[in-house]
Order: sequence, then structure tokens, then C-alpha cells
Amino acid sequence: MPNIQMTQDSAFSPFVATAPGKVIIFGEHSAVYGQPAIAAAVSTLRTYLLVVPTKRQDTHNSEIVELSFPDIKFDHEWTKEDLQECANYASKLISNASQTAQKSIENMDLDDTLAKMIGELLHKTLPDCTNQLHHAAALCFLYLYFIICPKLTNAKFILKSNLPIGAGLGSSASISVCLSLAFMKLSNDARFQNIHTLNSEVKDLVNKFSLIGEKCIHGTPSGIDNAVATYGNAVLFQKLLDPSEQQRAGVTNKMEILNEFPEIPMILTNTKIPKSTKTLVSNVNILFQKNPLIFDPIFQAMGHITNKGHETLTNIYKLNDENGNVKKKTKLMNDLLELVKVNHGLLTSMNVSHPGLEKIVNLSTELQVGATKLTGAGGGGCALTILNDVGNETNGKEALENMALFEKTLIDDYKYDIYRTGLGGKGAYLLPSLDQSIIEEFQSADGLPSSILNYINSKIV
Ligand SMILES: Nc1ncnc2c1ncn2[C@@H]1O[C@H](COP(=O)(O)OP(=O)(O)O)[C@@H](O)[C@H]1O
Ligand SMILES: C[C@@](O)(CCOP(=O)(O)O)CC(=O)O
Ligand SMILES: [Mg+2]
Repeated sequence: MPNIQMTQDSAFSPFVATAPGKVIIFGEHSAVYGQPAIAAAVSTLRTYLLVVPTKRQDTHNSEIVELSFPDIKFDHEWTKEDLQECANYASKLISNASQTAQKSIENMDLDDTLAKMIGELLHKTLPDCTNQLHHAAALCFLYLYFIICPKLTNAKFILKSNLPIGAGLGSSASISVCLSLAFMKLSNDARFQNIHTLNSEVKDLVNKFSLIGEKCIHGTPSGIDNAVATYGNAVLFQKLLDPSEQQRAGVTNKMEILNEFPEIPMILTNTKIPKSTKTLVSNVNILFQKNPLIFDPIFQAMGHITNKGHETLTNIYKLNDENGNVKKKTKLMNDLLELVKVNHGLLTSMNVSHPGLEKIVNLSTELQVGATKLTGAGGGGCALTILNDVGNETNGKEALENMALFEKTLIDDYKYDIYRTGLGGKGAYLLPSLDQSIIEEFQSADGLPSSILNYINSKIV
């Protein structure tokens, strides 16, 4: 580790970038194969990135870039010399991109040479790094750094999240969005000058850069997670696979913000069984390559579930809005639960469930509290239980007792965590100025104390 001294004055004021996690309601995995999927932001579970100027240099008077990722116990700093070769290559890449039909770097695919050069840089500067979590996070950080502001030094990036990591709630996308926003703010590129307004143009850029970050972490993302982390709310999303269709539409995916999205009673359960999206997505691809005639129809069926689910959710919203009749609502909720069950069954058929997830599925069936599906990549992580419409005429005392028993069993017997959180809400956000006391507390506190969360969240409007 370099011996650090204090030097010149700061070049920018500390700021925070934040982005939420997400829950996929219908269509994980099939989304990667161009099928529609529905997801919603979980705006209470977010990643927060504090960026501060460092005013430090190492013993050879080299400026540095520092990263502090305490959630995964990963700290590192690179000197300007460490970063120089990749920065030179990336600067050429950025300038070449502006002369192509795509016009700018965020429209280009992941550059294999740059990714390889960063791999070598990591091998040289972190020779003992065998931790996959560290490696993926460092690759995402450095790739976005090089393609957005490769000349930046004297900055420290402190990233903390109250989202469970690797649990299917989109922590990778939320960090990609925070890093993209932060690097865009620190870049001198004229295209990012309106960044504070976070208007739709800026959000479109954040969405594109964060998709590149997701590619660094798990290879072939559909783009739904970073879209929700960027735009917030609930979205109906479809990746366009056919280049001619992309060209016709002028975009690489179709996305509709769902303004008619009802509040649905649900519980999220985190099994705490670790999983890697990269591995699960690649395992599904192996199955698909081997038997496309079997798996393509499964993906298509999941697409139909999403469309039917969209229609059902919209009808529930309309009924709620009109204070509509209970019988109709019960029927619609039953339709929704049916779709949840089929979606989970299809995910199981592509081998992305886990015995720890099946325990939740079985318990919710046994106690008749609702229907459960895995959410996110599966293989562990979280399950989403959509609950019966408690409170209607068919649900009395017994239903409430079963609900209590469901939660108690999950927590006390299975040792799982549960979240009772609403869906939707604010997407990416930038806080350009902060009280000094918050900056200090953010850096020194273990995790994210409520004083920090309350302060930052109260400013997200
Ligand atoms: N708070 C965090 N700090 C550092 N890295 C993080 C953080 N959250 C997510 N990551 C990165 O994202 C990866 C997890 O992404 P992924 O496997 O897609 O799971 P998910 O997106 O479901 O949480 C981790 O391996 C790590 O590299
Ligand atoms: C499996 C997938 O559909 C969702 C992955 O979500 P997560 O990383 O498990 O939160 C992949 C994707 O859509 O990019
Ligand atoms: Mg992820």
C-alpha cells in the first residue's frame, strides 16, 4: 500500500448518488431472451455512493483514485500510473466511438480489449484477489471510470447499501447506476452538464452506462434491473434482440412505465443462500443451447405470463381506484396468484430454484396465504409471496392466524429475513451538497445508520 501524504486542494464538493433495488414480478431469465418482463423499484432498499475529493498522493507524488466498498469488505486505491495504460486506451475508444454510426461510447458494446486490460490491471494491482464479489465490483467500477472520466484522480468512492447483496433484488444494477451517475457528474463532457436536473435525457444516458456496468458484473443482462434502478416506479420491459427491430425502434429495448400499478399485498423473503446471477444466467444458456426447442417455448410462455400479469395488475388497479366490488377483486387476485405459481414452475424447469426457495413455496401453499415465486436470478436469494386478499369476506380469523404462522416459521424456524415493503417509488437521484457532519458520519459509521438514511432520503424528491 502506498504511503499517503496530504497535498493540493479539493476540486469538487462531496456528493451522493443513490439508486434503488428492484423486484421482478414476472419474467426473470426469459427477459434475457427478449421476452417481456415486469419489475418494480423497491425504493426503501437502496445503494448510496458518497464521493469525496481526497487531496492525497502516494510517496512517488502520484495522484490516486480510491474505492471503499465496506459491504463486501473491499478497499483499494490505484495510482495515476497504475491506471494510465487503460486510461490512454479508453480515451482513444471514446474518441473513436464518436466517429462511428453509434456516435458515442454508451451506445457501444463492452470492449473486449478494455475488459481484458482491466483484468490484467486487477491481476497486477490485486494479485491475491480471488474473491468473485470483489473482482466483479472492481471490474464494474474501473470499466465505468475509464469510459466516462478516465482522467479523474484525487477522488474517493464510498459505497454502502441497505440492499442484500447477491439476493435477487438488483444490488448489481443499483451500484452500476450510482457509479454511472457519479462518473458522469465528475466528467468534463459537455453532454453531462445538465446532470443535476436528472431529466429524461440524462436518465437515458445513466440507463445506458449502467447497462454496461451490469455487463461487467453478469455478462448478458436483459437491462430490466438497471432500467428500474434508473427510472424507478414499475416497468414493463422488453429487450429487442433483432438488430433491424432495434434500428426501426431507434432503441435497444422497449420500456413502459406502469402508471396503473396497484398496491399488492406481498412479502419478500431472503433465504440468505448466496448465489451469483452470472452463473445462473450462464447455466440457463447452457440448457437453452442444448435444447432450444424445449426452452424457447418456456421463455415464450413466460412472456405470455407477463402480458397476462400486466393486464391483471391493471384491472386490479382500476378496481381499487373505483372502490370496485370485492368479488371481482378476489377473482383478479386469484388470477394473479395463478400466474405467480406457473411462473415459478417454469423457472424451476430451468433449474434456477433451490430447496431453500421451495420451502417458502410449499409453506405458502400449505398455509394458503398466497402464491410464491423466486425473484431475480434464483439459485438462492429472495422469493416473492403475493398474499391472498386478506380482509375480503372469505378471509377471516383463520387466514390472519395462518399469515402470522407463515411469517413466524420463515423467521424463527428457517432463519430467513423478511421485508414487508411497498413497490415503486423514486429511481436514481443525485444530492449535490451535503452537511459536513453527514459526510463524516457516512464515512465513519458501520453500515448506514438511520440518521444518514433519514437525512438523505428526506432530500430525495
Ligand atoms: N454494496 C455493494 N458493494 C460492493 N459491491 C456490490 C454491492 N452490491 C452489489 N455489488 C456487486 O454486485 C454483485 C452482485 O450482483 P448479482 O450477482 O447480480 O446479485 P444481485 O444483483 O441480485 O444482488 C456482487 O458480487 C458485487 O460485485
Ligand atoms: C436473471 C435476470 O433476469 C435477473 C437477475 O436479477 P438479479 O441480479 O438476481 O437481481 C437477469 C437479467 O434480466 O438481466
Ligand atoms: Mg444483479
